[in-house]
Parts: sequence; C-alpha cells; structure tokens
Amino acid sequence: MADSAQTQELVYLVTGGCGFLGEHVVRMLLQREPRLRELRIFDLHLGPWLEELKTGPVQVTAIQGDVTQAHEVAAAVAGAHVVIHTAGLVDVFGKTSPETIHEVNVQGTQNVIEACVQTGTRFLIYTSSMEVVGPNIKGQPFYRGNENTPYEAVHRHPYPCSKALAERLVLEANGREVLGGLPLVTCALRPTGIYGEGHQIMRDFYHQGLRLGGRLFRAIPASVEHGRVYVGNVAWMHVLVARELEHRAALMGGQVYFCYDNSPYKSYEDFNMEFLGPCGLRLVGTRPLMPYWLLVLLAALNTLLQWLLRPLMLYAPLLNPYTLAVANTTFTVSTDKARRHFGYEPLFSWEESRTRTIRWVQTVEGSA
Ligand SMILES: NC(=O)c1ccc[n+]([C@@H]2O[C@H](COP(=O)([O-])OP(=O)(O)OC[C@H]3O[C@@H](n4cnc5c(N)ncnc54)[C@H](O)[C@@H]3O)[C@@H](O)[C@H]2O)c1
Ligand SMILES: C[C@@H](CO)CCC[C@@H](C)[C@H]1CC[C@H]2[C@@H]3[C@H](O)C=C4C[C@@H](O)CC[C@]4(C)[C@H]3CC[C@]12C
Repeated sequence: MADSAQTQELVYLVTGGCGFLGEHVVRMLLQREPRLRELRIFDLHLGPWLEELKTGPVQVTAIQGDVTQAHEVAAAVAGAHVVIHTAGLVDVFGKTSPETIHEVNVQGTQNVIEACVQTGTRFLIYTSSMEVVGPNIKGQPFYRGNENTPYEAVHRHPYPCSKALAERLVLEANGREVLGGLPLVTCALRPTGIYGEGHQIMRDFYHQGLRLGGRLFRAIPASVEHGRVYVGNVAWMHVLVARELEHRAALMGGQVYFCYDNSPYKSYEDFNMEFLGPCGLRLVGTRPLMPYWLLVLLAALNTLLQWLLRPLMLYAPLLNPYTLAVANTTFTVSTDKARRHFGYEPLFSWEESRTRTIRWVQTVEGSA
C-alpha cells in the first residue's frame, strides 16, 4: 500500500456497502479518506442513492454481486488495497434458513479471504458482532466487559454461530501470504447493537408504537443494560482501522475490537425511547407489564406459529426465544482498546448521535 499511499491512489472495496452500516461506511470513506482513488461497492442489492456519489472526485464503482459466488468476489477484490467486509445476513427472526445464513456469513467470508490471497490484497477488515461473545445460551450477564473479559461464549442460534465462525476464519487468515509474497493483515470489529439513521428495527418499533396509539409497553426490566453504539461511530472506526492497519500491522493484525462510543448504558427499550420519545411515543410502565414466564410462553408460541405457518406464509415477529434472551440479558462493553491501538475517539458525541437519530425517525414514513 505504501506506493499507492504516496500517490494518493488507494482502491477500497466495501462489501455490503448498500446495507444500514455499509452505506455509512461508504459515505464516511468519501468524506474522510482523502487518499481514495476508487471506491468499489459490492452488494446483492444496489441502492439508487449510489448514483449521487458518482459525480464526486472519487471513482465510485457499484458492483452487484453475491459473496457466496467466489468468482464474483474475486473479480471485485482484484486490484483493491483494502477490503471492508460488512456484507452479511442479519437474521435473528427466522426469516432465512440456517443453511443460507451459514452460506452467506461463513462461506461468503471465506470467499473474501481467498480472493484477497489470490489477488494480492493485503488489508481486510471484518464487521463481526458482539454476538460472537454473547449473550450466551445460559443468559449470563456481561457487565461492561472488554476484549479480555472471560465469558463462556456458547451459542446455538445460526446468526451468532455464523458470526463466530466467520470471525475465526478472518483472524486465522492474518499472516497468510498473498499474491506477491506479502502477508495478509486482518482484524475484526465487534459492534454492539447499532442504532442511527436507517436502522430497520427502530423503524419497526416506531411503526408498532404508532399502531398502538402512540404507546409501547415495557416488557424488559429497566435494570437490564444493553450495549448500543451509533452507526456513524461504527463507520468511523472502520475507516480508522483501514487507515492504520498498514502502519500498525504488528499490533493490530489478528486483533478484535469492540465498537463503542459514549452512548449511555440503558435497557433496550429505554434506550429506544431516547429517540422515539421525542417523536411522540410513550413507554408505558415503570416495570414490565407482563410476568417474564408469560413472555417466554409467547415467544415459544411465536416459534410454533412460525413453524406451522411456514408452508403458507412467513411469520417472523420481533419476539422469539432468542430475541427475548438477548433483550433480557445484560450485555455492555467498557473498553479503550481501539483508542490505545489506533487512536480511536468517537466522531459523534452522544448528543449529536441522538439528535441525528431523532431527526431521521421524524422523517420515517407515518410519523406522528
Ligand atoms: N445491525 C446491528 O446492530 C449489527 C451489530 C453488530 C454487527 N453487525 C454486522 O454488521 C454488518 C452489517 O449489518 P447491517 O445491520 O448493516 O445489515 P444490513 O442487512 O442492513 O446490511 C447487510 C448488507 O449485506 C448485503 N448482503 C446480504 N447478503 C449478501 C450476499 N450474499 N452478497 C452480497 N451482499 C449481501 C445486503 O444486501 C445488505 O446491503 C453485518 O455483518 C452484521 O452482522 C450489525
Ligand atoms: C422483547 C421485546 C420487547 O419489546 C424486545 C425485543 C428486542 C429485540 C428484537 C432486539 C433486542 C436486542 C437486539 C439485538 C442486539 O441489539 C444486537 C444484535 C447484534 C447484531 O449483530 C445483529 C442484531 C442484534 C442481534 C439485535 C437484533 C434485535 C434484538 C434481539
């Protein structure tokens, strides 16, 4: 990368560049990486917003492709200096089969690694997830932990299983020789629950609240802390890692970093109310309105209904045994590893992240 850096001629590839996080990474790179010559955006579904980016000084190349197709990935990676691999199937609601989740998240990641090795790309950043660590199937709390906090990371659900396997592949690939003889340098970023402009689940909760007459009903105790991070800061961390990976390869190669910022520690529902409240919704109840055993029963019933209805329709509600367990288990991080290793500081303060998210919710169709 050294030659290219001197002539400001870097080529980046962002897989999943049209997703919620991917779009923020793409826009952040265009704003904050002055050495970019070409930005390739690889996604199964290309967004119309890409067109507006094509008029700027950086060559923006949109590539419609599938990470499960090794030849499509190799063609997109060839000639790129850095790959940011955010593409993935984020499904904890049973919309997709476990086999498909594995194929996209694990085989897709393996394809990206092999493409780097075959074509000589040296720097690979993988968007992993906090789910690689937990919450685990025992529902044990992870309270303000860091990358070294001991925790029994045992999963059964296809999504965390696939993210854990893919992350391992990426970390094990660190140091592999790529075409040209130099070593591959990889690292993995583990966001907690991301929020911000474009967050589909926030949109779903907002619409649900509107349907219920401007109310949401508390289901989870306020004392259960859930880690959240603003999408702009997650994107910024990706951009910084990409920038620093070459110069700090010995320190950063093969490492994992939680993505964090100054968003407050709160329960999932109370945190969402930071945005939905100013948009006219109210969270009813200071304590859960239903006993926990009833929620467990409803979640199990939803699983049964999903299975029974599968031949006729896709029934995929927000509540299932897995999402209930995640929402009901404290999982928060407190770390400075990214600051120590590559000088990360959140780009957006909590106040700014909140304001931007509220403004976005207000523009969502059907606003109160
Ligand atoms: N949303 C979160 O809270 C969160 C938290 C931690 C980690 N992550 C990780 O961040 C990444 C991005 O998540 P997101 O929330 O933006 O999800 P998203 O669904 O909005 O974006 C994923 C993108 O990947 C693309 N994609 C899916 N399958 C593909 C395939 N076969 N080939 C090419 N592209 C494909 C999708 O079209 C989409 O644009 C994922 O890897 C996810 O595991 C998300
Ligand atoms: C019991 C309901 C009462 O209101 C609330 C259900 C909320 C759940 C749908 C969400 C609670 C926690 C979320 C997950 C978490 O933020 C982290 C994630 C990691 C990421 O890699 C993918 C998304 C997710 C699993 C996220 C999904 C939605 C929740 C389970």
